[in-house]
Amino acid sequence: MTDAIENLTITRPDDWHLHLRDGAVLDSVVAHTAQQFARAIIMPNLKPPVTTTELALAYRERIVAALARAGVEPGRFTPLMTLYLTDNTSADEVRRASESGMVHGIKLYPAGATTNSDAGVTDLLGRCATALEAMQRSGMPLLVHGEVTDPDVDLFDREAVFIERVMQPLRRAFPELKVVFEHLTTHDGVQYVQQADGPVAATITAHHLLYNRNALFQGGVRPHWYCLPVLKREKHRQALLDAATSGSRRFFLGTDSAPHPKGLKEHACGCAGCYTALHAMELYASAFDSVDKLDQLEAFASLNGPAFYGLPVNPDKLVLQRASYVIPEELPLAGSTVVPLAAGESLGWKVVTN
Ligand SMILES: NC(=O)N[C@@H](CC(=O)O)C(=O)O
Ligand SMILES: [Zn+2]
Ligand SMILES: [Zn+2]
Repeated sequence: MTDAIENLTITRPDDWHLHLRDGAVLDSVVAHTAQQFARAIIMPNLKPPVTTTELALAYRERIVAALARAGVEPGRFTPLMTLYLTDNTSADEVRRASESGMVHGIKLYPAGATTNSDAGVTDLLGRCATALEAMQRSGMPLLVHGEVTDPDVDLFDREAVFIERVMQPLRRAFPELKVVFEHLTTHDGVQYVQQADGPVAATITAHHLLYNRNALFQGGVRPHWYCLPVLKREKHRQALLDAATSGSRRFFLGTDSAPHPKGLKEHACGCAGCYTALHAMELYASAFDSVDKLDQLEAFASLNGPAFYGLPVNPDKLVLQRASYVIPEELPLAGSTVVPLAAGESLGWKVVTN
């Protein structure tokens, strides 16, 4: 609901794709997400990866303890856990995950595609058919990092080629499997998700809605804009913004906020990942406002995700205000620092009550 478009009150949103990390880093970042979001899908790409329900439940306990240390009141934020799919994930493990009530998805990382993906899948249909069958049967969603890793495929084409080589055969073999195409970045991906038969949805990050690949090279190499899948051309950004603001229930919010220490981003071989947990809703509101679609923000941020995952909508609200918000230059991260996306820049929206 817009009130002279100066204030925007929406159902409290959820983040359907988030990296919280572990140990001391977890302590530094968890409160940022809890300030804006009621729930988040917690990515399992730790070292070692979260491959079993037992590991996921133990990780959940560490997140709950970190929330308490950060002063977040109990019940205010719920972590929705995921497992990391491997070549060896069994049907029994899928059943345990499903019966736990705490695990809400199983994540496909093609081996070598992104940060901490070395233990990922080498051949999805060849090695994971039993697990996929069990997931389809129990309604457990497959969350997909949708890029091929073939070094002969151009970095900017890896999502489009993934659709042909992996997504289409996967969905022919398992048409009722729930699939979330995570951090969608291309026009091709948008078309695929819009037209697919069956239970297919996608998350979209704030950075892919706001920036095209020029941001990576503005005045020099800008490592804090580097993430995977990498930012694409302007026509892809526009397709994503059209999809996110279209009212289609297949697209929902997933920040992919992924903290890396400043020194590992500003590095000869810098890590992939943008930190947006601090200012996620300010970034998304700015993106929606840029095309005069603030009226669609609530569906994207707060309604479509719960509908896909079969969870209730949050009972409380979040209020945003049209006001200048300057993004901090850096934030503490476990004895180091993290540089938030677009550090030092100002945005036109600010979260006021949470
Ligand atoms: N998006 C990224 O660039 N990085 C993520 C991994 C991922 O989501 O692919 C990370 O864990 O750092
Ligand atoms: Zn990913
Ligand atoms: Zn991610």
